[in-house]
Amino acid sequence: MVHLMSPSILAIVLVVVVGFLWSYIHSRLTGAKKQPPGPRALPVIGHLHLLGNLPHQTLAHLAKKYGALMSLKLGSEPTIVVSSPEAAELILKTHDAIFATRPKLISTDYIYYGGKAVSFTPYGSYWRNVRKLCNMHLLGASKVESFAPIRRENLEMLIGSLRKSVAESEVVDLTLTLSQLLENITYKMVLGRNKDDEFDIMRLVAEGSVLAGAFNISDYVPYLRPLDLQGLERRLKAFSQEMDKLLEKILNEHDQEDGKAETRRNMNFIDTLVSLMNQPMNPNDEASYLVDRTNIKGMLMDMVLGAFETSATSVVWIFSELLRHPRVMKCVQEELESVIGMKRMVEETDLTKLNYLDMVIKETYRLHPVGPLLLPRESMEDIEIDRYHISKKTRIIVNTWAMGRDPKVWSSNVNEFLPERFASAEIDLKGHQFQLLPFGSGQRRCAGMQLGLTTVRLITAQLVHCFNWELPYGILPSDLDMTEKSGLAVPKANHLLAIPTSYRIFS
Ligand code: HEM
Repeated sequence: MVHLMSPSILAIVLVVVVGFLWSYIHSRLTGAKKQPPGPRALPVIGHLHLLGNLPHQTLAHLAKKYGALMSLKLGSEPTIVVSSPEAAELILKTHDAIFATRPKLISTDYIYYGGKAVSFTPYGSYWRNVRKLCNMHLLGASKVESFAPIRRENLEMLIGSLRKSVAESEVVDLTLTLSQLLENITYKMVLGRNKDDEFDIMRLVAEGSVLAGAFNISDYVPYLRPLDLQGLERRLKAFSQEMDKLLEKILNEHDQEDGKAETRRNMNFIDTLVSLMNQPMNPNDEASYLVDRTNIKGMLMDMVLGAFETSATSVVWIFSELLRHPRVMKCVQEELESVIGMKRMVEETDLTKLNYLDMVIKETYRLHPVGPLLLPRESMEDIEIDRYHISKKTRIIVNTWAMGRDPKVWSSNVNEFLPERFASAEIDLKGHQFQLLPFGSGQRRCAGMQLGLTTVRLITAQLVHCFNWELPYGILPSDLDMTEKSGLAVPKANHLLAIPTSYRIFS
């Protein structure tokens, strides 16, 4: 037979046979290194076409078939999706040190000054220093407390305007109202300004949120980057130039204030960071970095984008569930009546006593985590997890949305909104129990949890304490639309409308 073949055909046959044998022997030799199961990938795009508009939902659906550790290829990026508390514990706790970095994304260069902030900065000594600086100077308990007057003042204004709505039987767009409230609080706290000052911060931050949350195909199929098919890089460039100009202007004003900021009683984030300029981020670390203008700007971006949308989205989901469940709304009001009474407003020092409200917030985060896939991580070494091999530089997506809706974790009433399920369970929000991870877990857990939770608890408590609420236009609680929309945080798709029917405090 062989002598009948031409040399070129013989060469092709040899290549095919050797290739086949090589892949057979390789797969036998690496049999112990099997990958987690996953669907068959398409050339070039891998599984990108499967993700859809709400990837957390699609991935939860796929995990039912392929399991709690599922392999995907997103473009050219090998990815593992984690969908059970047990698997999440292995990644975020047992092997946290291996999975503590973030993948490099194009938006990081433009929004976070090339990884000079915290959230998308690769793991390493710079990240440890900058995170420590945030914990010590910006997001620690005493700093959170120092912003209480800003929260109080803005909430008082909102309550005043809602009392007018009661008098006029007006329908309130709660999504818009809460987002404006959180904008005002965030700008004052981070930048020390009101949003109606000379700068158009609101529009810029809204664009930054969209761009930070956008899914950029060039991150997954890098050779498409020069084409910029979605026009995102063009928008990122324009955003970063405009934002930088604005931050420079604010920083220059601080330079001209000549130390006055340091004497202010409640220094906002920009005052605090400028007062640390040229000092070591962490004096106790040998590899300490000096605070400079670029990392100040990066951190300010992290604080603005981290604080505003997450908190506003959280309160909208909590309120939506309360309006859908009048029984639960009544229980929260009864708790407020018994702990605080009806002669004064809720204060921040009351918040730790509101156990039922805490259960309502946990139950809302179980069903509506605002970061359903946390922020992506990446493996820094090859590792075996649960008999599967995960190679270095694999992306890790933790699907907390899937875990929150898994009947194996929460029993058959998983789809019911039932805050009482937390009455006997020792589950906190700090990422110690892996079935509930709204703020993530491990070293990359949310840096602003205390600030975020204080704000979310206070706003919810005050609005429920001060007013009775109803849905407008005869909408039945069970008919309230709860569709999600994608974004940096995952908000409710349609604005939440409600009527404050009466003011409840008698002063
Ligand atoms: C209630 C509101 C909030 C929620 C639900 C939330 C949620 C999250 C989540 C899920 C992560 C990813 C954690 C992980 O990958 O394991 C995260 C990270 C982060 N959050 Fe928050 N967040 C909130 C408020 C805030 C606030 C108020 C700030 C700051 C002002 C903030 C700053 C950050 C930062 C800097 C990171 C990155 C941490 C790192 O990579 O080291 N967050 N947040």
